[in-house]
Amino acid sequence: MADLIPVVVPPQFTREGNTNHLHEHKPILVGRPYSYGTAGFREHADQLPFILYRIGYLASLRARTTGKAIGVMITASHNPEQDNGVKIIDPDGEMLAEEWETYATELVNASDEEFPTAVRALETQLNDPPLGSTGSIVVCGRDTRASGQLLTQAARAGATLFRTQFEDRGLVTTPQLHYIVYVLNHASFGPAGEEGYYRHHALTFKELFDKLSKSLTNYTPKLHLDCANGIGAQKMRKLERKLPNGALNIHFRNETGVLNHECGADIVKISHKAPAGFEDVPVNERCAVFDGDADRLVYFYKKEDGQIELLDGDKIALLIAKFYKEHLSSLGLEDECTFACVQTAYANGNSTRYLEEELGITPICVPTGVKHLHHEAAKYDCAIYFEANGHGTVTYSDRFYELLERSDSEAAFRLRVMSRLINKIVGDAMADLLAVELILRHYDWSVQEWAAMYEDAPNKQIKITVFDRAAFITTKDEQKLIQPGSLQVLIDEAVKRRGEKARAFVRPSGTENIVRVYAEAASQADADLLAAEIARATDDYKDCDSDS
Ligand SMILES: CC(=O)N[C@H]1[C@@H](OP(=O)(O)O)O[C@H](CO)[C@@H](O)[C@@H]1O
Ligand SMILES: [Mg+2]
Repeated sequence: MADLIPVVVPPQFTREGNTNHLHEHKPILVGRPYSYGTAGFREHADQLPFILYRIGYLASLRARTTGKAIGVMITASHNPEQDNGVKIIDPDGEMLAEEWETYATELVNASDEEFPTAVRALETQLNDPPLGSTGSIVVCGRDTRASGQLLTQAARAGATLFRTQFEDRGLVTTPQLHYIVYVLNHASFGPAGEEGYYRHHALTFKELFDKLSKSLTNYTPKLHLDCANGIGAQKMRKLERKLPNGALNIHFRNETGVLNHECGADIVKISHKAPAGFEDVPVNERCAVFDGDADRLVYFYKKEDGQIELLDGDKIALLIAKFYKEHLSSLGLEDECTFACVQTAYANGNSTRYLEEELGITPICVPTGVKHLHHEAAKYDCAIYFEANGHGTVTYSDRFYELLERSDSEAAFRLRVMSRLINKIVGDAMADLLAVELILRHYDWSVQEWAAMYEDAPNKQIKITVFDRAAFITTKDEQKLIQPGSLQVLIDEAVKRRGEKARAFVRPSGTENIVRVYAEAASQADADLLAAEIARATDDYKDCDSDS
């Protein structure tokens, strides 16, 4: 049927006529390759209108082939305001299936002339999926970037090319759109829509909150929250209004300024500095930080010496892991229930050691990027996965839930409610924050007591812009370069010179044309020096290209 409808692209969404949200004409030449990376397409917003049209179409094709709701999220997360991006969310709320990433890359790289033929070829390859089945719908959401509205129009135009239903959900956090897509496809899971999201999280929070002791000595409900001047500000305020009185006392900061400017989880994690706007926050008070689309969360507090103590994704993972592990042990489910903690190469060495030595959990290391973590986690009855940068969650199987339902103990109740509270579909800063706060309350811990679980190995990260990141190839665990081999030799030598506690690696980013240098050592000064030394060596390779 689709072949009866001509593929006519509105001129402003072609490469030739590509026009940005300020009505400026920004033609896009053929030749520069685009690729669907770990976070979809991420570019300067000027380049995205033609991409959004094509991705809108691809999402509609995915909706037609699955007969389900598919999400299109328009965001560039922690990147600057002038950037934007798009990723497709699959029916289970997960990242797009891998073969579809290839279709996305091919469609976007086609010239204007090739595009209609590419569309026809894809339709044929996928056996001409029916038009207009009831379940197939594209739902679109966006963060607060100024370019988001025009990009939504482009996605709508593409999605409705063959008359697939399209729904604009407006401003949402990335995890909220994942939740909305999941619930549309799994009606029994919980209440639908954004309001449903708040209801589900607030009610679940209250269930556990009501059972926890209110006579606390160390935990305090006061919390300063850096919203990265992003979508998390308005959404967390809405959620907070629905929480029980006195449960949390959030002091909102960085709500309406320039998105991600000198604030947000990425900057705090990489720079180890408090965000702008926190100058008047007293030392030792608990502070939490979202990123621009509220799918990452880290904590910190200011110390007397002017530094901050950072509690990153690893510390959040270990707090949650401790809670789960202790509950599973007390229920005698340790053998029956498979349980894991999944990390990446960026996990702090001391967090990995603590997992193994103190909690008795064997850590699993997978390549960077949520889809790798999520896929690994899904192999267990229950798994906690977190990237050091603060993106993560807990996944669990139906069997896990059934095992817990067999017991009417308090411990089983707590684990069941905690598991429903955390967004099992994707890392979610708002849901993770609620989970962390309840666990701290459960242990009656101050942020200092949480930080004291283990001391981070001093570490340093540096980004280096390169000509072609594909020239850098690593082993599967991403901790060694296979290519350029001579650079790996230099890294090995540098690490050896810094002593036993040193660890370092260079890895190409999957989202930007950069490589990242990561180093750990016995002292901060050593970690800084090691990273700088490796960065200098890497710099000599920055013009390499993947064909040479
Ligand atoms: C070291 C680091 O933080 N890498 C981030 C970053 O990936 P890169 O492939 O390193 O650019 O963006 C990804 C998507 O947001 C995120 O999943 C990942 O953890
Ligand atoms: Mg993000």
